[in-house]
Amino acid sequence: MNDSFGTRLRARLDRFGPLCVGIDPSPALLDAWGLDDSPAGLERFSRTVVDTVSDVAAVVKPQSAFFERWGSRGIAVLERTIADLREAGTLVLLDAKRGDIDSTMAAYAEAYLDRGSPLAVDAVTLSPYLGFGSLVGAITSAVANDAGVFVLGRTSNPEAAPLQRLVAGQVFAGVAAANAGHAPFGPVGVVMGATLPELEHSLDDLNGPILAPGLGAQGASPADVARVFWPVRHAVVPSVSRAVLADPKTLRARVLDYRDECAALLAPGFATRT
Ligand SMILES: O=c1ccn([C@@H]2O[C@H](COP(=O)(O)O)[C@@H](O)[C@H]2O)c(=O)[nH]1
Repeated sequence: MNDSFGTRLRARLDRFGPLCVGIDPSPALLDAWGLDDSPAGLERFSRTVVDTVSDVAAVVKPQSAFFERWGSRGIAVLERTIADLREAGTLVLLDAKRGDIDSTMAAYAEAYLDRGSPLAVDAVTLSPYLGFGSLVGAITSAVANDAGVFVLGRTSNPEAAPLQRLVAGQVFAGVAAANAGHAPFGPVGVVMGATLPELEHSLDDLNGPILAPGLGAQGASPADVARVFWPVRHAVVPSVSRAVLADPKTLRARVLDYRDECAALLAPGFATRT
């Protein structure tokens, strides 16, 4: 029997520290790296990130949009990047933010969560905008495949607040129900921006991991993450992309700096800098 996603995530967080590193090969970053904005450029960028951070980040998060913009050739690079990450042994969280009616969600689940799919990952981000119930089939599929999902709760972008404040309570209740009885984490995480000024809901009963994007380029610091998520700090996975991806020469050092600073605040028992 395979370990559940929650068990694998806990083990990675304990061994490698709490950081998630994004693979966001935007045109601006490809240019900064001296790479062509092309599938070959995407591949070189992604492979460098995999080789540089897989042994110092708990989770690596490819942003699907930057691969999709190249159509089938970009998806082929995404497939190979996922295979490289799996081979490197890191956890792969695909940021695709999918959400649809149940029959279409079944196809998304097959694409990202079914072990046999070429795009199968450890976890995928999902949008609850069609109702938390629309995600139940994907959560069932995640459990069947020892995978996980991260549902958008309160995202890092400021314009999300007026809409998400109306429904975030429903999302957290759905996540807590789906995770009940699982240990050490259930299969359902939430996305909560590191940029949030404060927690508006108690997350004590969530029993799932919290992905916190927004470090660096969006203005949040490790200290902000510790302040906002203090009651649930053991479950927080801060995520950073542009602030570490600016230059391949400084990538590893920047990841280690973020990781060690986050670990010192969120997981003081973690032995930093290897
Ligand atoms: O609430 C959210 C959810 C996802 N994201 C994604 O994370 C990265 C952030 O990149 P940075 O360069 O670290 O700002 C990007 O892929 C977003 O699509 C998010 O920012 N906020």
